[in-house]
Amino acid sequence: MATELHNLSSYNASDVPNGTGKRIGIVVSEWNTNVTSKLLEGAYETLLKFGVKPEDIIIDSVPGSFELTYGAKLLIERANLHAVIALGCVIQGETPHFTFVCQSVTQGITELNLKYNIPVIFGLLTTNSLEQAKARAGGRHGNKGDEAAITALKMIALNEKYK
Ligand SMILES: Nc1c(NC[C@H](O)[C@H](O)[C@H](O)CO)[nH]c(=O)[nH]c1=O
Ligand SMILES: CC(=O)[C@@H](O)COP(=O)(O)O
Repeated sequence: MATELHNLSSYNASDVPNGTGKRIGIVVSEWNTNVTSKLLEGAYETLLKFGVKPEDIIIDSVPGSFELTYGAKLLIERANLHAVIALGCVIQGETPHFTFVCQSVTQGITELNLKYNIPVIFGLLTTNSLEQAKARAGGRHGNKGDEAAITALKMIALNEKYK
């Protein structure tokens, strides 16, 4: 398993661009809030660690991961941002609904990256169990929120390289 081999919170700090002056939006799903709140905490603290000011982090919540795409679209269009991070946790249930939610968010975030000129980061956990989700939200496999924040800072720098 990829995450078994690469902890989500491991990175080389010297490779992470400074985030001072960057405005970053975070849209977070309320479904599985015991998990997504940990993702949000990881992303928020990591952004602060690399110089992003609290007042430059705009956080909004949406009911579920399916709504992450629309929430991210609103932030992109109206909040004057350098990047948006989408955070959610989709856990397999008894029905195929899991597949449709995951596919929708994946396609939606991809389309936002293609349509707009700021990076939208895919911070979605798609797990078979709550245990697997907890392990990736500050557990033994690190925190997907940390990874999403680092990715946002790196993609902002890449974007600005080609402005
Ligand atoms: N089962 C999960 C959901 N389901 C809700 C959908 O995301 C959506 O809010 C609903 O279908 C109304 O449009 N959402 C998650 O984020 N995680 C789940 O495990
Ligand atoms: C991802 C979901 O919507 C899923 O957790 C809902 O559970 P179920 O498939 O048992 O209705």
